[in-house]
This record gives sequence, C-alpha cells and structure tokens, in this order.
Amino acid sequence: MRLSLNAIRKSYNKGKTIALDRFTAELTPGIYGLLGPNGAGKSTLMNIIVDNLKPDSGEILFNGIRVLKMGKDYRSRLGFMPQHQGLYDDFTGHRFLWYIAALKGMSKQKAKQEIEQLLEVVNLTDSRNKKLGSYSGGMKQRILIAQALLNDPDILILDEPTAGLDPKERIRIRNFISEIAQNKIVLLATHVVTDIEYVAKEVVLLKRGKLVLQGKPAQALEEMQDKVFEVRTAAENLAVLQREYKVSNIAGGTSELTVRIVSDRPPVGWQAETVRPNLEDVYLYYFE
Ligand SMILES: Nc1ncnc2c1ncn2[C@@H]1O[C@H](COP(=O)(O)OP(=O)(O)OP(=O)(O)O)[C@@H](O)[C@H]1O
Repeated sequence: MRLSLNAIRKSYNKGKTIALDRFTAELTPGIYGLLGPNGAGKSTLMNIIVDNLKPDSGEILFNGIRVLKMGKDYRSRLGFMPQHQGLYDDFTGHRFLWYIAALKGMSKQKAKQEIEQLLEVVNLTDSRNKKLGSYSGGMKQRILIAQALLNDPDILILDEPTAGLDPKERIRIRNFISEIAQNKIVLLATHVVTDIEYVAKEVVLLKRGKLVLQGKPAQALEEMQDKVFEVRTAAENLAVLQREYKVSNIAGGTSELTVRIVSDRPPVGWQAETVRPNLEDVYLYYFE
C-alpha cells in the first residue's frame, strides 16, 4: 500500500499565502509524525489528503492510481480526525458513532459489529450512553479516534489527537494509536514531539509549506550528532547564551545552570560537553 503525494501546492488569499509549496512524499504503512510550527501547512495538507480541499496543482496517487479518478472508492478508505471537530453535545457516544457510520455508508450489520468493538477498544463501553457534552477531554478525543477508525480505513489522518490531554491520557492514546497502526498508513500531526518520538516510523518536518526533512527518527537524530551541547554556567550568563544559541532546555538552581543548546558549531569559550540529541532538539534546530 502506498500513498504518493506529488508536488502538492495550495495557496490562499488569491495566491498571497502559500500554504503548501510543491510538497512531495511517499507514505507506506506505519506512523508518520508530521511536525511543524503554527501555520506550517499541516492542516492544509491533511485536508487535501482527505479530499476536503482541492490543491492548486499536484496530485495524489493511491497504489499508483490518481485518487481523483478513484473518487468514492478512495474516500471509503480514509479515516480522519480533524483538529476542531464540533461534537454534537446532545448525542450519546453510541449514537454519534452510529451517525458517522451512516455517513460512511456502512451497512447496519457491519456498523453494529464495529461500533461495539471500537467502543471497547477506546475504553468507552461503560460511557456509551452518556452524552458527549458530559465527556472529559480525553473521552472526547477517544470517541473522535473511534469515529475515524469506523469502516477500518487504510489511511488514517489524525490532526493533533492528543491536544488538551493530561500526560496519562496522552500516553494512553499514543499507545493505542501505535497498536492500531499496523497495516495502515497513519499521518499524525502534532506540536508535541514526545507524541511521536518512539512510535513514528518516520518524521516529516514541514516549514512554511515546504518539506524540510523526512526520515526515520534515528536518522534525524543521527544528523544532529555533535550539534547538541550542555553548557554549565552561572545564571547571570544565561542571557548571553540565549542571544548566541538556540536554547532547548535550562535546568538548575539559582546560581549554576545547565543549559542545553543546539548549534552547528561547538560553543567556544564555554564549559560545554556534547550530549545525545533528542527529537525536541531536531525540532528546535529546524524551526526556531
Ligand atoms: N481558509 C484559509 N484562508 C486563508 N488562509 C489560510 C486558510 N487556512 C490556512 N491558511 C493559511 O495557510 C497557512 C497554513 O495553515 P495551516 O492551518 O495549514 O497550518 P498548520 O500547520 O495546520 O497550523 P496549526 O498548527 O496552527 O494548525 C497559514 O499561513 C494559514 O494562515
């Protein structure tokens, strides 16, 4: 299974804002972590993949066939969890899933079976008859993931699935996505690097509509080797360091600090040691 995104371009405001600039990528089963700052074009890309939005130019192929030609056959393979989904507060979780199943054109029998299963998987069986308005943030995210999974999509697009969750819920959702990702192409957009650090097959970095990096997390980290340093210094030197370097972390007390910096060149004149990079350092390197 292969989803090919070929030179996708999308602008807004009569061409004044370029949201995607000839974005090209090949996706196969596994989780792709889509990272980028606000306005990088992540939502635009996701909406184009799920056919909510038409690109100005470029095309998408699924297993080599243009998705425009596949039409409904393509759309029936998609599951989408958008960032801002209006939930129907008066619907119960159970009714909401039935409603989405109907929109997806699923047969009653198939819907019934999958809804029972999915409620179980997202751990909402006991809350199925509660209204969505009374669900917690985590429960809402979970029912939204469940609706995206209805009809067993081959391509799953998740726009910030852990937004607004506490750490416990975040870990749970992350593990859950990782479990269900087998045999699916999953594109997961997030601002939270730790959401994808250990689960993503590849990271995709998007900056002002352009692809700046696509590769295995280990490769991305490899490229950062010898670019991350910890500097031990007195607190009063912090401002100088911050002016000269990208600072990814500051730890320590009131007098001495350990400042983590990301830099192409070693910080000469400072008491510094090279440390192992993490994905947050990669993010900072490309985006700050
Ligand atoms: N409907 C629209 N009309 C005009 N400009 C838009 C529209 N949607 C997005 N944009 C602009 O296109 C660019 C990309 O936006 P997009 O929402 O795709 O980015 P994003 O990476 O999803 O951002 P965020 O992380 O904040 O959701 C931004 O400059 C944004 O202001």
